[in-house]
Amino acid sequence: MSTSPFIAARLQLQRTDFELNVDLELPGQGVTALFGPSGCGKTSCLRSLAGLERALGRVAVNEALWQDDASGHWLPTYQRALGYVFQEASLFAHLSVQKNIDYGMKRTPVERRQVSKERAVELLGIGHLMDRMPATLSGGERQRVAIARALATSPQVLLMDEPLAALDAQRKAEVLPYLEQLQRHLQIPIVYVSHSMDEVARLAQHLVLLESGRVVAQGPLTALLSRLDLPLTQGDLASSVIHATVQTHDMVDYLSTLSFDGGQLQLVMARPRPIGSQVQLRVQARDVSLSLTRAEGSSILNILPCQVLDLREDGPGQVMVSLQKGSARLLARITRHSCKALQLQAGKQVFAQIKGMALLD
Ligand SMILES: Nc1ncnc2c1ncn2[C@@H]1O[C@H](COP(=O)(O)OP(=O)(O)OP(=O)(O)O)[C@@H](O)[C@H]1O
Repeated sequence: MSTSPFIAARLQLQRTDFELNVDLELPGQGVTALFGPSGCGKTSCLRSLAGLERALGRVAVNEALWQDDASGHWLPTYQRALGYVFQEASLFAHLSVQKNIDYGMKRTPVERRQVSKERAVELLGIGHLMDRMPATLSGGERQRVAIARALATSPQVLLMDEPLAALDAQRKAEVLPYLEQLQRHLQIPIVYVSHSMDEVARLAQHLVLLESGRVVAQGPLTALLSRLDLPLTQGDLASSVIHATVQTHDMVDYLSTLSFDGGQLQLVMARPRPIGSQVQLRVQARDVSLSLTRAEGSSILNILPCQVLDLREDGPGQVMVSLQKGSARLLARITRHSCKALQLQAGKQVFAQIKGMALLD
């Protein structure tokens, strides 16, 4: 990382059948996702950062040293300026929403308060719930209150452990826009545990990929999604993510034009988004085919001139190709036969034909 990391953590945690051994360098803005298969150590890592788990090592956040075992320094969780959101909202059942949030605020000395209660309530859209008791809230509402309570402590960093995991699809869809709001409007970095790539693609800009308690790779999400040496970019489900802005709508054909750093895309949107809104598009590698000349008279809406960055065998008879278009990255999974016929190699100019893409929402 070129600038010094906002969070620098070396953590080692030994359990009978599992060892966490990670070296993390996380940025001071946006959402960093801790991602990997079940049991790889995401929660252990987050809990260790928070001091909820007694890992050995060093944790520095911004100017503050939270832990340094070499010099015998250890701050308990309540002295670390963090907000923690668990899978299941852990609200005080005997206190109203208002009092739950006040409790969060009171933990923070006045001179350290940066997020007002009003701001936390507004960002999570819970103004109308303030007098309600937790037992009367839906799962999604409870989780929004838990996030507001964590925010109201004015943390240096917000740690979230699969905050949507306990919610059904409808509740997830209800809470996700609030998480996006936080990401857009808050200066506070968020470390977010998830094993859902759709969630990660929608929310995160930075990714830490974990496997068996180790960091396999960490860096900007788009860059990692095009690295063909990582498990993320292998197999039938590999996909890339493009961040785009809605430019225009054609209300006759429901066709929206989206711009991204590298060009424009067209997408049929049954429910058009406001002009100027930011969207994330997921493009599956198997939905991208390649040609050396631009196909004429094709039914495919999106054909982008791209440069081949890298290619790698991906299962019997298949090749994964990573492509660059501006700062965006695309993956194409094609047959080895086609790869040879097109004489693909790094640096070659090709046309990527995108047969389908999904709006992440
Ligand atoms: N309190 C504990 N005591 C002993 N072993 C534990 C404890 N908590 C977790 N483990 C083990 O440590 C390993 C890492 O668990 P962890 O919960 O950090 O993984 P994870 O990536 O968050 O998994 P998931 O996605 O399933 O939540 C697993 O092998 C798990 O069984």
